[in-house]
Amino acid sequence: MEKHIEQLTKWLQMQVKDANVNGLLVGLSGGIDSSVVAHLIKRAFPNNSLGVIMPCKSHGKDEEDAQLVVNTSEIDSVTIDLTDQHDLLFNGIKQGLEAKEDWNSDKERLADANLRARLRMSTLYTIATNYNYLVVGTDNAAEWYTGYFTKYGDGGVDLVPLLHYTKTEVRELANKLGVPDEVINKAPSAGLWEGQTDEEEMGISYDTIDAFLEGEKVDDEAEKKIINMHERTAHKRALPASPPDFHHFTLE
Ligand SMILES: Nc1ncnc2c1ncn2[C@@H]1O[C@H](COP(=O)(O)OP(=O)(O)OC[C@H]2O[C@@H]([n+]3cccc(C(=O)O)c3)[C@H](O)[C@@H]2O)[C@@H](O)[C@H]1O
Ligand SMILES: Nc1ncnc2c1ncn2[C@@H]1O[C@H](COP(=O)(O)OP(=O)(O)OP(=O)(O)O)[C@@H](O)[C@H]1O
Ligand SMILES: [Mg+2]
Repeated sequence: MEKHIEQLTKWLQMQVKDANVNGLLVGLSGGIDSSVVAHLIKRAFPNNSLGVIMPCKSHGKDEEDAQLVVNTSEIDSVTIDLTDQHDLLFNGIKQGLEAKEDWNSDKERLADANLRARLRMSTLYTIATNYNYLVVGTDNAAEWYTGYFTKYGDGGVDLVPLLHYTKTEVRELANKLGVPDEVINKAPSAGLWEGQTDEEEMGISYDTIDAFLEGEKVDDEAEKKIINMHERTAHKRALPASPPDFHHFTLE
């Protein structure tokens, strides 16, 4: 993993040089993926990297863990609480749709959660503009393959350094980089609602997804589920669909 850390650091430096920007920033949640990214970008840019902690009705423990990672990585950081902004925007949207009797309360929790991820994305890009930095994403191979992220939310980023690393490998990277054990060992969570854990929501474990991605045999039901998640979320990994040029093409 030492070699991978070296290569990833070099790759991050190349991206910044090619984009002609000054450095990198990441949203710091107190989870393992963003902790690994924070350690990596700090290595790549000791004086031009930033961790952004964005509580949004979050558990206090997450912010504590994020702060712990600021200490271990020694990355520069800023905290921006998005709770009030989320309340205002979400309730405004809800009231607007309730007024035309179109509010779908079955979708309320998901809509609320995805808005949190997209407010974080908007915040990161506003800060990126300020410093002339790129926004670094934290998706690992399992999340990317299954599409377990919010489109244009935590999926709305400039670079995805962990794309080829399974969750198991992310843990190995975390160990080598000096991410605190407490962060490495806690249950992965999107933190989008009280008590949410990735594995419970997906109904499948990261170990199983990792095994599938490594080409190992997993049980038929798990395999079907993973392939189904992958296919249903293809649109998240692609550019927006556009029509053929109707100056030259006709649909039959
Ligand atoms: N076929 C298609 N072609 C083009 N676009 C399509 C589409 N189907 C849906 N869409 C669009 O995509 C939207 C649905 O996608 P999206 O908005 O992402 O929403 P969705 O996939 O329903 O929800 C996001 C999931 O990611 C999880 N998540 C989010 C954030 C962080 C983490 C984490 O691990 O930390 C996990 C979250 O818990 C939830 O399960 C639809 O509203 C529609 O606009
Ligand atoms: N409270 C938060 N403050 C800042 N960024 C956040 C916050 N919550 C989520 N994010 C961003 O959204 C990303 C996606 O969350 P995700 O849960 O997949 O990663 P993680 O929390 O780093 O690791 P884990 O999957 O183990 O929980 C985070 O890595 C982080 O960049
Ligand atoms: Mg998390």
